[in-house]
Amino acid sequence: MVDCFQTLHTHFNCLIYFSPVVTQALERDVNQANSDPTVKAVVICGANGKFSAGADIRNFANIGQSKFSSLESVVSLIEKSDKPMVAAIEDLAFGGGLEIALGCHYRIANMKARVGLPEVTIGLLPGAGGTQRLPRLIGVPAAIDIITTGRHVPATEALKLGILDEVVEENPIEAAINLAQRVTGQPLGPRRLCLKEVPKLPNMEAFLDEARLKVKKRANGQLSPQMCFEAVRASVYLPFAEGIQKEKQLFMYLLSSGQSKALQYAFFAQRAMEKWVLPNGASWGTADPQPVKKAAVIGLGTMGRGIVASLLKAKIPVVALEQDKKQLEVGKAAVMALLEREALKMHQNGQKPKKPIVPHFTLDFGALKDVDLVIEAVFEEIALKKEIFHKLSVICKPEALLGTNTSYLDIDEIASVTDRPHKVIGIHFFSPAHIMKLVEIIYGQQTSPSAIATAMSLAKSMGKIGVVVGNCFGFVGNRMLTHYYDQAYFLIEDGSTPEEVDKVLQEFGFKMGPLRVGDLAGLDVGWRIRKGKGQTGDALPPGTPPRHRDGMRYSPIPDMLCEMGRYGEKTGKGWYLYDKPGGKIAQPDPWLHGFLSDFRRTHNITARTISQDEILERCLYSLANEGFRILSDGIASCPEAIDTIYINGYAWPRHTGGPMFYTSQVGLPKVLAKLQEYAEANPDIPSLQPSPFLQKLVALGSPPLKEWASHVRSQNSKL
Ligand SMILES: CCCCCCCCCCCCC[C@H](O)CC(=O)SCCNC(=O)CCNC(=O)[C@H](O)C(C)(C)COP(=O)(O)OP(=O)(O)OC[C@H]1O[C@@H](n2cnc3c(N)ncnc32)[C@H](O)[C@@H]1OP(=O)(O)O
Ligand SMILES: NC(=O)c1ccc[n+]([C@@H]2O[C@H](COP(=O)([O-])OP(=O)(O)OC[C@H]3O[C@@H](n4cnc5c(N)ncnc54)[C@H](O)[C@@H]3O)[C@@H](O)[C@H]2O)c1
Repeated sequence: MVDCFQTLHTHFNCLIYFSPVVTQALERDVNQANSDPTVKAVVICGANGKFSAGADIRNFANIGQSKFSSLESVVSLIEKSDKPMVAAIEDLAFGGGLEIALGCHYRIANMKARVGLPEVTIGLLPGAGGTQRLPRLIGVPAAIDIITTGRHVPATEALKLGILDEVVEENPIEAAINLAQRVTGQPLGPRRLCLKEVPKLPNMEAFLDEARLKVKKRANGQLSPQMCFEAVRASVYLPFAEGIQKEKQLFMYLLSSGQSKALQYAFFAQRAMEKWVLPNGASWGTADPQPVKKAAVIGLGTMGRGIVASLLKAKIPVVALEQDKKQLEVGKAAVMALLEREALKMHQNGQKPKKPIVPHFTLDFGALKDVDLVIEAVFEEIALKKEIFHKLSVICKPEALLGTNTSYLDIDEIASVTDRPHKVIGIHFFSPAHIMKLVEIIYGQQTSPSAIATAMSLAKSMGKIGVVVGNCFGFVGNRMLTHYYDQAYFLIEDGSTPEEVDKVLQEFGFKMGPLRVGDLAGLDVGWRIRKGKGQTGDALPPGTPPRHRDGMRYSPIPDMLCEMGRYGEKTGKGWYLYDKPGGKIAQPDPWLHGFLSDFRRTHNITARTISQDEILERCLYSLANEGFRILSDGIASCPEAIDTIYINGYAWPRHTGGPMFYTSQVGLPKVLAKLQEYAEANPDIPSLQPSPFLQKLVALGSPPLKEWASHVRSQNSKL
């Protein structure tokens, strides 16, 4: 019986991406099956246990010359076939892969499969008929949700929505062959999505108007969600063939936009981080990760509690330690609340919450004697961290890895008090630690490659993106951020309002501007760090000029706000006024505006009107300028590392590719010229002086970003 079925999988290889070759082969095989009278039905499946991840993203740069445009015609060829076509989806069907499946008359998947149209996340829209077929299959609201978010839909949900016809425990190919046998001879017309009407809604017009606004708001300046919406909307008002034309037109518009280039760059940059290599050549090839069967977290404050939740998510049992009974109770309640919230979220998403492993809460350092890894997250004070690491080196077994979540402090200094500096490493999470994807993995002078491999593999098992970086004050992310914030403060001193600065950065694509983020994180956090550095507070030598430190411009305004108890959201006042302490509704604060006027008067600053361009350029170029210094110092191995850090740790708008990619798109000569201009106007702000490496790149004719790292290497090898 199977003889009269044809199973097409020859050209669908593992994690297959459609290239013109695959598309042509599929077309050829479908044509062959159509014309062979012995073939009664066709099952389309992938090889090696995967259906398809969609089009090969690396091919998009050459789409003009490629045969990509034929993918929709192959989908259409499949759909028009007189023989039942069944998609047997193993594990995943994304993008063009799902579009092929939508062209089939039936779709079957295994239980652990996921399907989706993630094109929106790489700045595109489904370009092989997905925006026209999916709404016909599952209705407009569900199609808008799936296409504008690009989310991965689990098989059970896809079955409920009607994307899949059947879900089987194990082998969907066998089930697909059975199904093909059952349906042979039945009419195929009703199964062809191109012939179906889009299901009507009583209030379609109003629904679409509201949905457009929601998509636009969520998009934050990203074009692809909005174009995805427009393409789905076209399915409601246009006949199928015209809808397909509209989809193509919008696809080409997105493809030629800088945003899709940036988003595809970000996709590959993130994946490149897994393949870390140190300047001395150490890498996965030379280092094995140690198993982490049990971990400990010290300090259950803002960060510690999220780190505990992240470890538990990776199914690692955790000892959670605090300094006193009261803090332990507070930390325990917070961790348990986090775990409950996570379980509730899973439940709401239709996933079965797993039975959580409950941490072992303790005050006793002795409970750490058998852990494989410790992550310390106590206050940002070097003396305290050193005291704890000394204790750990006495208590923990010799092979245990000792990690610190410090934001700025010197890994080598912390390692120096232990008996195992090669096992000391920075594991820097971002707040909220159970949500944010980024972990900076910081190696000190003596950190072993195996410790790096262990931390990287831990990051992956927690579902996070590890980026290996060198050791310096603030590492990569926070070192660059200091300059961004300095510019925001200086602009406010010079005449801008917090609202103006935030608006410009929000329009650029950040969800919140720097001042609003400062209020959210707590202005006291930076205040404590500046006090620690002796820039403010009791340690400040008498006679220090209020607006300069070590001959460089310094803004005392954030310190003054803290001295007045204005810590931001938590106290109800900061750069903005809030509805209540802990409130989220931010209003411009007339008191603060008055305070700024008084400050300028006291310090003889004549307020000037500052253009939006100046606000944007000074904030972003000064941050990227430090990125060039970081590259030149070898703290980040490549610009992709910096961009991955910024996108995933600091909510930098992904559709601009990250600070280094953005700078490359603006044009290095322009960035250099602007920095020179601002540096001349502000001689007491040395961070505006263009970095020598940026100057070198411009002198070299602004080579493409992917070549920058090799210019650093050649520069350093000549030293
Ligand atoms: C003249 C012009 C005519 C005009 C006509 C215009 C019409 C144009 C018609 C165009 C047709 C469009 C068809 C379609 O709509 C478009 C698409 O399909 S776009 C692609 C959509 N798919 C995706 O976005 C999926 C992206 N991938 C993932 O999300 C994940 O990789 C995964 C599939 C969920 C797997 O995740 P993991 O298991 O974690 O694995 P990794 O992510 O680490 O990936 C492993 C490895 O694979 C590489 N990779 C993954 N997907 C792709 C891909 N789609 N293309 C290329 N490479 C891919 C990834 O980079 C890793 O490799 P490494 O980087 O480590 O070497
Ligand atoms: N808050 C952030 O946004 C953020 C982001 C990344 C990294 N970090 C870093 O993480 C670390 C912790 O920051 P946080 O914001 O969670 O601080 P936090 O003040 O919220 O929490 C610190 C916790 O450590 C506990 N603690 C102090 N001394 C201790 C000891 N001897 N033994 C056990 N517990 C002790 C405190 O009781 C407190 O609960 C710092 O190094 C900080 O720089 C913070």
